[in-house]
Amino acid sequence: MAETLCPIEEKWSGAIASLLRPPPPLQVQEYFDQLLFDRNCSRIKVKQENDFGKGVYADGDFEEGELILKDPILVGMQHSSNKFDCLVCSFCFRFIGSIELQIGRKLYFQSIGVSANGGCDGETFSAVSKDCYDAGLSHMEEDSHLRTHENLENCASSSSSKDNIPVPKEVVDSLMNGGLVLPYSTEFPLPSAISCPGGCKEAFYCSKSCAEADWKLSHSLLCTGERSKSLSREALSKFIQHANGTNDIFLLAAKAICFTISRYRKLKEDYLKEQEKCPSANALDCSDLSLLLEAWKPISFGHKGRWWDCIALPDDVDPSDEASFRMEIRELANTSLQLLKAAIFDKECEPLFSLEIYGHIIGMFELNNLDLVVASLVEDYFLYIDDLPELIKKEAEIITRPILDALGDDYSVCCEGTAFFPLQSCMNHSCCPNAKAFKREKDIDGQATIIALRHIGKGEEVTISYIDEDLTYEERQASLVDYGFECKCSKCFEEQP
Ligand SMILES: C[S@@+](CC[C@H](N)C(=O)[O-])C[C@H]1O[C@@H](n2cnc3c(N)ncnc32)[C@H](O)[C@@H]1O
Repeated sequence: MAETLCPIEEKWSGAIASLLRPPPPLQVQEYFDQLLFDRNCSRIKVKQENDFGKGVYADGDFEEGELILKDPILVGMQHSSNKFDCLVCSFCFRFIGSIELQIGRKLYFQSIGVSANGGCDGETFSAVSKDCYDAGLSHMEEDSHLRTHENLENCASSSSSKDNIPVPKEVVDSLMNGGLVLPYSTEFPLPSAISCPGGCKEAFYCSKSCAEADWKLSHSLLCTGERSKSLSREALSKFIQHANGTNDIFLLAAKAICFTISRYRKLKEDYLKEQEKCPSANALDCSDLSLLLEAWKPISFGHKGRWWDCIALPDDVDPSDEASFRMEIRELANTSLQLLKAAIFDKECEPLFSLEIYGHIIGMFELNNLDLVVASLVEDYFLYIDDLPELIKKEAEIITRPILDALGDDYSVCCEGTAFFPLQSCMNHSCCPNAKAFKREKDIDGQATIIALRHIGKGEEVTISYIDEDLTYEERQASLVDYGFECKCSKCFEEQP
């Protein structure tokens, strides 16, 4: 595909090539050995043993059902449309607030025509009045009660979803402001929602430590609140609006860039402090580029490709239009990048603002395609009520049944998003996998959890299936186009025509 170079690409071609060069095998080994050590994963190894790059291998035996690894997120986000369904910590993605608040927000958004998985009846999250969104959370602020009520007056008058039986506005109001406590909801205690330290009303946390970690890692640059460290909050809002209106994967790419900038600034600060303490010591190579490469390291290990080259052609695009489709995708990424640049540009990290790097970051998410899922506590709550002994259940259902009817089929929507998990992203695919990503009841945050599907012996590669492995050979290969490869697992080898 013919591509014109942007000025940053011309100026920084060497630095960009260094950032995108696959790290040397020894560095890969050292990084993953350290990561596994930090995560207490003594029975697995990351090795580069077969034709398709890195893979995860058992370094001990695992039995069926045993936990193989838990993998915290490197960068992750809840889908914008899912924010209407679940209130979760913006850093670890566990449910926060209370069962009543979770349900109240959902009913409230339903009442203004915003529903699960569908955004706001054709509009996007950002298009919904900010005041309306605040209404779901503002009861947590000291002076909020009145505002909540006013917002509801203003916003909760639209019609509810067709099939659901709405509850009165006062019920929604009291669920959100703590006035109504549902039976047995104390069996499902949730951490209180902590506001963003930057003052935006979009990020909430389960703890101060999550708020601080997110702030340090990326949110300080992506916060739209008054203490934001972005260059322009207005430009940032435009970037976010564009991402919500087109593809929210741009928000994740922005997180990856901010994560790298924040790490770069910290490394530089430490380096300058060291220099001040000991000016005569001849430091190692600490040019801006070497610091940038170090800051980028955790992202450098991810399997990558340019987004517009690796994205599968959608079914509704005619193959003869492929070139113009890919050009359009590239243009879309460029528009997003220019908006992001206006909001958070950092001269010392300029190569990160090239389209080449932006395209590879988005491509990394596309090729690894790792879902972030946290099971719904609201679903657990209603299942608990359903399992109560008959008499007690009847009594509880006097209150819970109308609420369940109002929620309708959407009552059990999980927290859904996209994330990059450093270890899970090293796991290769097999159509007869020996492990799967599976959340147990106790796995209540966004970490990836990998469980053995059968006995796995020491030395065996641990594989998961990226697709439904029960499909036919042809269907499986077609599904794997989305991941950019033709499967060479033993099952495909046997079944290929
Ligand atoms: C999520 S990554 C897995 C880790 C990867 N091997 C690495 O080096 O980072 C997915 C990529 O690994 C390769 N891969 C994984 N499973 C494969 C398989 N069964 N057959 C062929 N290639 C596979 C493909 O290149 C795919 O795009």
